[in-house]
Amino acid sequence: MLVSGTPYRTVWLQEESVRIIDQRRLPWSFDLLDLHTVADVAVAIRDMAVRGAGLIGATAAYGMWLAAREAATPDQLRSLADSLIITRPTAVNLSWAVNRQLTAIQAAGFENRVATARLTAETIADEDAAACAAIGGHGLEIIRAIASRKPGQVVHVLTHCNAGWLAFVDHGSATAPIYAAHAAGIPVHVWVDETRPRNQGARLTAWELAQQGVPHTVIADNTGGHLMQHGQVDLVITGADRVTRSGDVANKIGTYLKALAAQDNGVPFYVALPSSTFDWTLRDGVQGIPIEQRGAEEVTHLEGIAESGSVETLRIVSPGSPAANYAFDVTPARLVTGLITERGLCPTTETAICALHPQASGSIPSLS
Ligand SMILES: CSC[C@H]1O[C@H](OP(=O)(O)O)[C@H](O)[C@@H]1O
Repeated sequence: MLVSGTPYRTVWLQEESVRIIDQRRLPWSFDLLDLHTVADVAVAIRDMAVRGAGLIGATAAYGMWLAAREAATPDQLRSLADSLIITRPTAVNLSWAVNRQLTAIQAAGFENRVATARLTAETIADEDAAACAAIGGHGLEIIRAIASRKPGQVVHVLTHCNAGWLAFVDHGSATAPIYAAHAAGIPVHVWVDETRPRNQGARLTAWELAQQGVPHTVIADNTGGHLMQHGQVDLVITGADRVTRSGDVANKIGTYLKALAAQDNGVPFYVALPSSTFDWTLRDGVQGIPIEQRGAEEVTHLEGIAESGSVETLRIVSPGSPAANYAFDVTPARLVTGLITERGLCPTTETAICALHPQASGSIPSLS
């Protein structure tokens, strides 16, 4: 995607290190950060310098190239892999990417670990970008169909959090159909949920859409239901951090409430994901998907930029009041109109999902 006219991916190899865009600094400044060690990569994922399911998977894959260089034995490699996997528990792309690296290295032989890990990381990144581009093409057809029913009028899409190109290697999942529609000349406008507590919508999605010239409006998180009641939302598209084989969707906290409001108002609710976000071992997402809890300070404090240009952090919660910070929730499959993956569109039934994704076979869960 373009940043001030220059094409960027969100993670790449730079000589002996892994280079990322430091998302903790956006939109105030666009800074690149070099990660030299596996520990650097773990900190970048935990502190959300990189975030979003696809991107933390790809960054961990590059982290495994660093791990292959640091490890002298298979046990050390396994231990470094574990140090990456434990950084964030909900997005399954992280463990998927690390385990894919371990499998590839085991197959190639430990002595070939560095070259194998490098090739596998580049492959994972390329596949992530290609999957998101394909998601854009499939999702475009949904937007095109809505546009054809209201000729000459703007199609209003609501999205939550940031499932844009910053959350992947390129293109994004939820935003890919929007970018494709915009490029195809379909008039689109995006309602951007601010997405408390970390404000990924206000800070990242709005910045992204502005960079690409897509009309958008940032709204407080509780606004979506009102807009839907008044015919101001044609469809909702969100990303996902983990989707079960029966279509339950873990995504940023607040997604479930948007899905409830969408169903009550007859608004289509789509979830866009690459197939690396499926957890084929799970059916029941509410019971089975681990929900990350992060520090209370993300709720009690807000970061912003003062008129003077200095970035400042302010406390917004009364001192002495405890705060809880659940980072994700699970939207049951019954509330999701359909999934948009790189393989196409499908309804949220286990039969339809598994028919479209042959990799589901062989991972049948014995329980739940
Ligand atoms: C599809 S990845 C985007 C996804 O990631 C976000 O979480 P976080 O910013 O905490 O990594 C959120 O769930 C988005 O939908």
